Amino acid sequence: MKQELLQLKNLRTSFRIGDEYYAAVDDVSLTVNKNEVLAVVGESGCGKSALAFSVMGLHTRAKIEGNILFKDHDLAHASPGTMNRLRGKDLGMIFQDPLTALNPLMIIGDQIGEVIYLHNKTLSQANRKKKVLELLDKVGIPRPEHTYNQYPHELSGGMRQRVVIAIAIANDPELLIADEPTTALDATIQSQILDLITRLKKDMHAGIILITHDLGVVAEMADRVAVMYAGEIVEIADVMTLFGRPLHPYTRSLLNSVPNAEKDQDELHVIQGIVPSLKNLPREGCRFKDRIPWLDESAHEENPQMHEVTPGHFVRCTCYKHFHFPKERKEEKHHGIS
Ligand SMILES: Nc1ncnc2c1ncn2[C@@H]1O[C@H](COP(=O)(O)OP(=O)(O)OP(=O)(O)O)[C@@H](O)[C@H]1O
Repeated sequence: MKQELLQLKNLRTSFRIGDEYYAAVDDVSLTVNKNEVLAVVGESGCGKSALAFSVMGLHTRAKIEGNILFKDHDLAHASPGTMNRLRGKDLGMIFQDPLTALNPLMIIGDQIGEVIYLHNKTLSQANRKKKVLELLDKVGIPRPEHTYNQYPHELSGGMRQRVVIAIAIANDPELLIADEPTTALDATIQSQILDLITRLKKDMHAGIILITHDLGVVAEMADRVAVMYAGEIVEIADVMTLFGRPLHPYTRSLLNSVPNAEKDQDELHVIQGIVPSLKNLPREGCRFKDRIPWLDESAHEENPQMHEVTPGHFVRCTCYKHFHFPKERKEEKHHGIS
């Protein structure tokens, strides 16, 4: 049975540029269940990190609207004190770049120990050290006693990321956010770190939000996938459905499938353009419209909604109906539809 852990309701995170606020995360609603990995995918600049930082309460100057419901709290409106209590305890985060996530002047043992101490001041120093060594062992550090006394610069990138993971899981968080956890690592180390996160998911029964632009990682690790474009979720489904039957033209282009638009079946091979800058994001109608200019205006909804196509599979805007898989197209021809 699915147990809801986190619920985002109409989340809008806006940054001030000049005199105005611009939403980087716009009206996002989704849930994360216990024991599941929800992958959030999308091109650079689509708002993935802004979403993660909103949940963690790490934006200092952004305007946050809507609700981020976690346990008995609404993190969108929680006080700094509440967020400090939750972060590092119930909420853990693995950052993109392990070097900047660690304090260069502190030995590894003290950095992990500090996080444990902040949320458990009664634990004796000896027991705290024991716990740090156990954590280092758990994340696959070969000589925990030795690494305990090392500084971050003395470790390889993969080892540093293991330390960052040890910090994130030190207090058994219920929700773990991994923001591009392997981007800064080379390929072999990447797969080791992903294996580690998968193992932790099984051990900890936590809910995990995995932010990535790597669809191979998504296929390997995610239970469900949310696809973001220009601040909005454009499609959400379980991983098998999303890979087997992607519907939104953006998802399909990400997956590099070869959809057939009714008018010009070649153009979606390469989606033209890039995600617009925050200030220049389209705010009305289908935000993906400009990147499929050959599709008639009438294909889009004026005010695009999320449609539940099959249970749990949601897609934004009706424009998805104009793209067909080759097999469907053949069948449609057969039935005289197209
Ligand atoms: N503090 C900020 N002030 C102003 N604009 C910001 C701020 N943080 C992010 N943005 C803008 O918000 C948009 C979304 O950024 P975000 O970092 O969430 O994207 P992303 O999908 O995580 O990209 P990447 O994969 O490159 O990390 C971008 O246009 C970015 O420039």
